[in-house]
Amino acid sequence: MEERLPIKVYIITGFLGAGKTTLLNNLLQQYQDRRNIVIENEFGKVNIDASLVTQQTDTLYELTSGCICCSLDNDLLEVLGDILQLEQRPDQLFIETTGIADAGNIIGMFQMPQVKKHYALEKTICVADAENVRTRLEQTPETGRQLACADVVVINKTGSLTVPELVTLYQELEAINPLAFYTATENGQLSVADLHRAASIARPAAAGAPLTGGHKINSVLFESSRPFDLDRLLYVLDFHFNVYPDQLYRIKGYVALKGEQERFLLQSTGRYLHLTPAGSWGNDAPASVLVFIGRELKTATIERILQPALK
Ligand SMILES: Nc1nc2c(ncn2[C@@H]2O[C@H](COP(=O)(O)OP(=O)(O)OP(=O)(O)O)[C@@H](O)[C@H]2O)c(=O)[nH]1
Repeated sequence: MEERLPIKVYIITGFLGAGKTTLLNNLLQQYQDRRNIVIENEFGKVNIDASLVTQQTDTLYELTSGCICCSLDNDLLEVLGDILQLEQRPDQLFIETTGIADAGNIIGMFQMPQVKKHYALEKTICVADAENVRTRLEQTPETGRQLACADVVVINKTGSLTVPELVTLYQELEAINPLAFYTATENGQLSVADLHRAASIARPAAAGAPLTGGHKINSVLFESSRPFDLDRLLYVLDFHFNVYPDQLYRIKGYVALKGEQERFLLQSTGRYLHLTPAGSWGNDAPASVLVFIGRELKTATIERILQPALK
């Protein structure tokens, strides 16, 4: 009888907007010779990330009903069971957590005997945004937990850092997790060779007590069929990111712009706002869908901020 090897699991964590999906796409690109499955866990009702996984995967599961670190034995366990029923067993499973997930809880799940029988946790990768990881460490307990649980810490968005700045940041992060393998990247370009240079040391117990009481972060979904005026949209988003840097962490989604036939992908991680063409609307009527993630965000406030930018 054919021996069934456990499915190799890679958990990708890191705070909101650090570059997890970008890194995932790079890894999938390098693993084209394997059968890969992806689980995308998005914070908020709409899974924008699933549409951003541009590389080939055999199956992509979207979990949008909550953060899987908080609802462990529900959604994730169910999907892990479903994967085992697939006709073709995958070689590898990549789990991209939400930006606020407590990685320790998810790692713990792969230590359960019934899960371990079929799945082998290979590596937990934490993507740290070089530009704002210090601020996030001060603002949120989740960031520290994610770093502490990682086998591999990828310091991403290093393009604007000088070498001494990078070395200082590396030393600060190493103090949080001295056992991880560290590498610096731009655009999440982690090589598979580097990934496997790291020893698997993920031990949630070593990372302190799990987070309890849920996350203090929430998401607000904004939808409108009225197109945005581009200049006004950029102005209001830029203005509010500068006014509320401690409250607003991440914006992403697709927007309809006045005078434009195609849809645009809007992404912001605090300091930069990117707007990139994202193809035609196909059969869908143009409509903007934006997810805002931050601390104690209110739907009414987001609507008030965006209304002046709608045409
Ligand atoms: N300047 C710069 N931008 C980057 C880099 N890596 C990723 N980005 C951009 O940062 C934004 C967020 O990247 P994602 O890969 O979606 O980040 P994420 O961690 O998956 O985001 P969430 O799923 O929302 O938590 C996108 O606009 C990326 O194009 C980098 O190294 N440098």
